[in-house]
Amino acid sequence: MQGIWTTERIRAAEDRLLAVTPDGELMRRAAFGLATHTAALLAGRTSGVSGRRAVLLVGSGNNGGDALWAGAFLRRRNVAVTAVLLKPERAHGAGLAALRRSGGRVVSAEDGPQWIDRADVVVDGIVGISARGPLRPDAAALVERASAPIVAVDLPSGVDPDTGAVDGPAVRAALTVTFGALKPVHALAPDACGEVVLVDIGLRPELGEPDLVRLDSPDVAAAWPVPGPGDDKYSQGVVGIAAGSATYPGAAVLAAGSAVRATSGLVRYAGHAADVVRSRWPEIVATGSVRDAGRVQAWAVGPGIGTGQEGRDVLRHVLGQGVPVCADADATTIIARSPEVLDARDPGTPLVLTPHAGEFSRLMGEAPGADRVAAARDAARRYDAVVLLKGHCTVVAAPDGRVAVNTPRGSWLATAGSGDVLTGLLGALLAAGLDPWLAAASAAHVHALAGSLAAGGVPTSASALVTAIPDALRALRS
Ligand SMILES: NC(=O)C1=CN([C@@H]2O[C@H](COP(=O)(O)OP(=O)(O)OC[C@H]3O[C@@H](n4cnc5c(N)ncnc54)[C@H](O)[C@@H]3O)[C@@H](O)[C@H]2O)[C@@H](O)CC1
Ligand SMILES: Nc1ncnc2c1ncn2[C@@H]1O[C@H](COP(=O)(O)OP(=O)(O)O)[C@@H](O)[C@H]1O
Ligand SMILES: [K+]
Repeated sequence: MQGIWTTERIRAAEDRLLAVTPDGELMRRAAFGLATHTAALLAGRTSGVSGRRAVLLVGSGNNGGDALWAGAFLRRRNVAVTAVLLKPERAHGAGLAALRRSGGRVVSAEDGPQWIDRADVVVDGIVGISARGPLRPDAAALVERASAPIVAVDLPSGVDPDTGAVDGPAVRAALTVTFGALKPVHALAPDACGEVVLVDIGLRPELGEPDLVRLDSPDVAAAWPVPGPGDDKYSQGVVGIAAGSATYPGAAVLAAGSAVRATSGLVRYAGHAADVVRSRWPEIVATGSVRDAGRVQAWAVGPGIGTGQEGRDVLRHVLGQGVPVCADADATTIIARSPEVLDARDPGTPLVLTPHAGEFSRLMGEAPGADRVAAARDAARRYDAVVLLKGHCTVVAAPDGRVAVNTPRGSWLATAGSGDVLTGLLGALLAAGLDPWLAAASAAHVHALAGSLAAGGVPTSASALVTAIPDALRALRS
């Protein structure tokens, strides 16, 4: 599990570490790592380091200091280094002196473009964790000019460090070299960060518990249910799928099929698409109504059930069964419009809500906004439920404050029916008895992995996603 810390926590930890570390030592550790990874990028992209040209975009804070020190280290490998100072009077003094001693060139922002045009790599030391707002126009113009790959120092400038939000011009890096710990931007703005590498500067002992986490494949593999010798189809957890309709059977077929592929427990289906579901998935026990579905250990409810009286009755019924419920799609809309359906929920039974941005707006009366982590946390508290907020990055918040972020592998999951597949995965994990927050984060992880395997670089479909679930689980377990 990877920990992620907000900039407030990072700053506090850095202050504690700085107090017991010789002056300038942390910055030199950071800069040495930055130089090493920048050289590796140069070697990879230009098949060499010596004689290559690096341009440093240097802002007024310590982020610029890191860039200047890294420039001095790159000079040792005979890289031609030019620092473009955005605020010459406020550039980091020791870093500037080190670069000058090493034989680096220092130019003003006005002279920057001619050097940027000939660069093999551009290092973005404009702003780091103290950034506020988008890039200012002078910095934006220089960044815009760069056609060489950009290495972001700590984080891509112009992107909000704590939310990953971009509200104007920002750096789009090929590589981000960060120091001490991952910050939210690294999980929430993958397209702006490019590849992310973490340089150890000795901060970990000062950090404490992370604010957010990101599950690694081994975490998800460890959580995913595996039947033991004593298991049978019931003991692994039976999931009930209440989805689809006679007119729209697709959601039912996708959610139920996804549950079949997720675990080896029994899957029940209840709804108007029973015939279609049975013919597509003969292993499913399908009935017409949730009332005669039989016992389950969790319900996944919502996709395609409609938002009228019948949908409300289905939702109220499953919420009253005393088992965990994953409420998706139409079920989230019903809850938003008729919150009294939640009165049917037995106190203490886990509920997972899986809204996309539009459904979230209905549930909360406002859009998630720039701070999607805070938004998901608020919703989790308000509904006393795990909230999985869909989007390019998926945020999973528990009422107790835990938050997991799933960073996507491309955007191929943005396809019709993809959410129904996620619902099936989540329902199966809830039935198997996983903690609901872990179930939601694990389902999102496997969903994204299946999406990238199904797509393989070209458009895919929700059906292909269901087919790819075993490949994703195999990849996890290998
Ligand atoms: N504190 C430490 O011990 C360490 C800090 N490190 C580096 O220090 C950075 C943080 O340094 P600072 O706190 O000095 O601050 P930053 O370098 O992040 O930036 C602060 C400066 O940028 C300006 N600024 C803010 N928003 C801007 C915007 N949108 N456009 C242009 N300029 C903007 C501010 O006026 C301020 O002068 C980290 O990101 C990391 O790169 C590393 O050297 C590791 C050690
Ligand atoms: N741009 C994107 N990049 C990555 N994943 C995305 C993107 N857009 C949507 N997704 C994911 O695809 C799924 C879409 O679900 P949903 O909105 O419920 O669609 P549907 O109702 O068609 O099934 C969610 O898991 C969401 O996180
Ligand atoms: K930066």
